[in-house]
Amino acid sequence: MVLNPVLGKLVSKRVVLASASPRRQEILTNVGLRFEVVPSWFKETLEKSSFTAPYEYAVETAKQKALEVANRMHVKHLRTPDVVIGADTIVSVDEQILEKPVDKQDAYRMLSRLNGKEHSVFTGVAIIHCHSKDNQLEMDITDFYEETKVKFSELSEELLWEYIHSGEPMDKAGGYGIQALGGMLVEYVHGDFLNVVGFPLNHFCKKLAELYYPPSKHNVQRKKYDSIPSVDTFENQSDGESESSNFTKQKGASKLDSSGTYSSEAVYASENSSGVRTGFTVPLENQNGVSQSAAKLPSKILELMDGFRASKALFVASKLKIFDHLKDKGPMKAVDIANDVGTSVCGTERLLDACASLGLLEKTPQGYSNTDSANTYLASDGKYSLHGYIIHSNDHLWPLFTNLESAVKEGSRQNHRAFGKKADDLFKDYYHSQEVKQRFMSAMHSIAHLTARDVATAFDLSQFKSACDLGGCTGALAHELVQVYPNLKVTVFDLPEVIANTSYFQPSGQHTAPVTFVSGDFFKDSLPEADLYILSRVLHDWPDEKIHVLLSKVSAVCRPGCAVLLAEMVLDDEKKNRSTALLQSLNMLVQTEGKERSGSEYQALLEQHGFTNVKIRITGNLLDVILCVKT
Ligand SMILES: Cc1cn([C@H]2C[C@H](O)[C@@H](COP(=O)(O)OP(=O)(O)OP(=O)(O)O)O2)c(=O)[nH]c1=O
Repeated sequence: MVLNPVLGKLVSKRVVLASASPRRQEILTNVGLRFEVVPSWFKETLEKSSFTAPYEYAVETAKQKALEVANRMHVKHLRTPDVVIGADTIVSVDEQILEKPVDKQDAYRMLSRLNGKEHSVFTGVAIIHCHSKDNQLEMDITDFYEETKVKFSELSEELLWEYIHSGEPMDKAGGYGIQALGGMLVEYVHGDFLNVVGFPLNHFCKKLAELYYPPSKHNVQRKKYDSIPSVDTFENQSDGESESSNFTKQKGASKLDSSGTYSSEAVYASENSSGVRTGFTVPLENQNGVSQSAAKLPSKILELMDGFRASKALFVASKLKIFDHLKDKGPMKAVDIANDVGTSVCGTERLLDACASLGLLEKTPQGYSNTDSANTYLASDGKYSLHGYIIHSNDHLWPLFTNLESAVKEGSRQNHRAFGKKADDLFKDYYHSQEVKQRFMSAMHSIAHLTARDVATAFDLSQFKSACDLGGCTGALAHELVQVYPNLKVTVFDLPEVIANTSYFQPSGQHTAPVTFVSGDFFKDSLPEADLYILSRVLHDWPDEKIHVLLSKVSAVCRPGCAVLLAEMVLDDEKKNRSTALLQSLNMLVQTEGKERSGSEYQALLEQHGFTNVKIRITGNLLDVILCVKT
C-alpha cells in the first residue's frame, strides 16, 4: 500500500495515541497503525483570549494533551513511549471557538450559530518523540494544524432539536458529527473530511514523511511534499536518506532473516529540515547484501502472515494468567514468573519478550510489567476485561478457524470437525458442559461490557419505559441501560440454561433492581411485553429464514410506536471496507448458520415485519446500532 512506507516507520515503535476519541482511533487503525490508547487527562481550559488565532489554541491543546500523557507514562508508570500523538478539534465561527457542548441547550446555541453559514474546523496535532536519558524524559515536539471549511444549510428549529435529541452532538466539537446524522446538515466541505472527524490523516502522513525522509540537498527541488508521495517517490526518498551525510549508518548491522522479517535494525539520528531532531530505525540489507527499504516490503502481507502467531502469544499469556500475575506489581524477572506459573524459563522468556514487542507488556532492565492496557483489558478481573473472550477465542474459535478451508468449500459451520460432534442447535455446543457454558458466557459478558455504553447511548432511548433484551445473556447491556436511563425497566430474556447461571455476573450494589431475568426460547415461547425490544448480537447467528420467524414474533407483540434496537457489526453496503466486520462474518461461517449483514440488508429484513424509520448509527466500537419503529 502506498502509505505504508510512511506509517511503516512507526511499526517498530511504541506509539501512544493520547486521545479517547473513537474516531481518531478508527482513522489510525484503518490505515494499519498499531498503537496503544492512553487518553489524556489534560483539561481543555487554556485561556482562549490569549491566542491570536483559533488554530493556535487547537495546536497548543493538542500539545498539552500529548505532553501530559508522555510525562505521566514516564513518571508514574515508568514507561517511556517512543511516540505520543495528541490532537484537538475545534470549530471556529465569527472568530469564536466552539468545543464540545456541555448540554443540549449549549448544543442548540452552537448549532444555531452554525446554521446557514460557513465555518472552519481546525484540528491541531502534536507528534512527540520521546527518549529516556539517565531517567530524564527528553522530547522532540512536532506540531501542525489543518483547516477544513464546512457550510451548513438553512435548518429549521425542529430539525435542529430533532438532531440534538439524537444524542449525537454531545461529544463532538461544534455539536455535530459530519460522519453520521450531522452529515445531513452539511451543504459542502472544502478540505480534508477526516480533519473534521478529528484527525487530518493526509497532513499527518506528510509530516511523518518530512520527519522520516528529510529531503537532502540533491533532491530538495525534486521532492515537494505537497501531496503524499507515491511508492516510486518513496523509493527515491530512501535513496535520499542514504545520501544525507549527517546520518551515522551502521552498515551490515541489519539483515532480513530467512522468514523475510528483520533480524535487527540500524539506528539513524538526524536533524530534519525544520531543525527537529529525529531518531528512527531503517532496515539496511537483506541476506544477499542487497539494499532494502521498508517501501519494498509487502509489510501488510507479512503482518497478516504473522497475525496468528501474535494472536496465539496473546492467548497463551492469557491462559497462563500472566497478566493477572503482573497486575499492579512492580517489574518481575522471567525466571520468577516462570516459577510462579509453572512453566519453563526459556519458553516463558520468549513469550514475555514477544508480548512486550507487541505492546502488551513493558520490558525494562528490572523485568516485565503490565502496560495500562494489559491491566485494563487483559487481567481477568477488571470491568472491561477481555479475558473471557480471549479464552473463548483460544478454546473455541481457534479450532473452528483451523477448519476455515472446509467451511469455505462447504459453505457451512465446522463444529463437527473441530469438536467431533454435530449439534442440531447452535447453542447446544456451548451448553453441553458447565465449563464451556461458563466460558461462553464470560466471553459474551466481556464484549457486552466493552460495547454497552456506546450501544446504550447511540440513540436517545429516554422515551421508553420498558425494554426486553432478547438473548441478553448475563445482563451486562441491561445494567448499562438502567444506569443511563434510570426510569427504564429492563427484562433479560434468555434460555433457561443461561438464566440459571447469570448470578455470577451481576454487579453488586443497588443498580440491580430494575433488571429482571426471564427464561425462555425466543423462537418458541411467548415474549415479555415491552416498549423496546433489543437484539444484540442475535441476528448474526441466524439465516434469513430464522430471522423472519423471530422478527414476526417480535412484530406480533410490538405495539405501534414501540421499537426494536439491533446491536451488530454493520457491514458497508459494498462489503469491502470494514475488515473487522467482514472477518467476523467468516467467524459466523465457521460456527453458525448466520452472517454479518449490511445496513440495507437489516433494513430490508426489518421493513418486511412492519418496522420503519430505520436509523443506523456506526459507533466506532465493536457493535453498531440500528433503531426502528413499529408502524
Ligand atoms: C466537527 C466534528 C467533530 N468530531 C469530534 C472529533 C473529536 O473527537 C471531538 C472534538 O473533541 P476533542 O477535544 O478534539 O477530542 P475528544 O474529547 O473526542 O478526545 P481527546 O480529548 O481525548 O483527544 O469532536 C466529530 O467526530 N465529527 C465532527 O463532524
